[in-house]
Amino acid sequence: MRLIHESNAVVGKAIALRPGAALAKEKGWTKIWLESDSLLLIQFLQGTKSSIPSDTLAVMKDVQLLLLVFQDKLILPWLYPSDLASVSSTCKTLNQISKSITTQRASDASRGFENHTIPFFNTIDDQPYSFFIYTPFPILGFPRSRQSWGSNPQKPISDSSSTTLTVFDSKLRSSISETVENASGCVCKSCSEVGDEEFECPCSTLKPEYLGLDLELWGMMTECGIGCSCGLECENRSTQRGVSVRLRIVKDRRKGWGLHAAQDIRREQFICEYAGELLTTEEARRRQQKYDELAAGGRFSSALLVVREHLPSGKACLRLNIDATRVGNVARFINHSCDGGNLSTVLVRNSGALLPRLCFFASRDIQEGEELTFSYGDVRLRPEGLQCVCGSSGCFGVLPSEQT
Ligand SMILES: C[S@@+](CC[C@H](N)C(=O)[O-])C[C@H]1O[C@@H](n2cnc3c(N)ncnc32)[C@H](O)[C@@H]1O
Repeated sequence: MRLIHESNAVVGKAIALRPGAALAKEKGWTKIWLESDSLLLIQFLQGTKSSIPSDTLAVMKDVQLLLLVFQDKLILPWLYPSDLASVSSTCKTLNQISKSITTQRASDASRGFENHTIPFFNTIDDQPYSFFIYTPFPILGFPRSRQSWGSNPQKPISDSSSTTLTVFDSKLRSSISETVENASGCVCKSCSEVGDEEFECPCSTLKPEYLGLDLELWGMMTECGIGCSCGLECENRSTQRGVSVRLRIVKDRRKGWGLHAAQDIRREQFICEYAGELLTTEEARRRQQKYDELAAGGRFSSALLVVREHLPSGKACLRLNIDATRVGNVARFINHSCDGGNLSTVLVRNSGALLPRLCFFASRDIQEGEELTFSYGDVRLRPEGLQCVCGSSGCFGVLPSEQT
């Protein structure tokens, strides 16, 4: 049984149990069923503030809500929106706290992971934000612990998020490092000293601009990676430093949320990569089937992307299944446009990494306020599939759909 919060008038004690546990029968507890198959019981103990330390938060292990102890942090930032709504309806204080958490969530979809905040804007309905777990990198497997979001409006949540980032990052790196024994990247440690030819990173000679290629012909590019001695400041790692252009997520009546430019963006500027769970093809097929069923029921958007790389013969030689539906980054909000939109996709290979990353670059100059879009593909296997409302002059009327 642990403290969840101490504020002006109310001290809440919370205990999380599996349904049916003995305490659920005790009087004086407010029962809140959570989506996570657990029961949150809150008991309001008026006037006993002093007996409970205010810097403690812990939740019982068996529900796996969270096992972290944070100073002055609530259980609430870890809750899914529907659970937060349940909790907020229990009393005035929790209602106020929930409201501030909601405001904080709506102010930054990236949860502090990116260089700038990426806010939600919605003038269509009353959904303040879209809920998903944020990862700036592709990850293997669904993260076991929940991710805090919206804990302290005054302070960026970098403390908690950087822990998660480290976990995600190290996960990603360890999965890659198993494959890099024979990797040969650059050996320079001073690639940052650009301008001085002598110090320029030798891997830069593989950059498409260096080769004089036009963006449409890039298709793929190579960057320094864990097989190189240089660090993130290397000029040849421009897609590895997170999202650096200002973006916002805007709700459209027909397309749902979409990613928009919140500043002018110049042609060939890096926007973001497509991050999410890396899946086996079998799992991708299973999920796509489930997502299609949910989408047919309405009000569900999936973000499972299949990337295929082809040999000159046309035969597919690499397949990546990236699902950003439950865990992903801002790229999960990019909508489709039948005319190709204003973004180009490029497969970026990092030295030492087995798998390439899918990155988005501006395919033309983009003005602040424009929606960012790309083409989901050319194949439309299901003519009765989801309606496309991209608005381009050559719109096919149906979103692309392929055999997953
Ligand atoms: C990757 S998500 C994009 C973000 C999504 N709009 C959301 O609200 O989360 C893909 C989904 O967005 C919607 N969408 C994307 N482009 C669209 C378009 N041109 N017309 C209609 N719906 C679109 C479809 O529901 C599609 O399954």
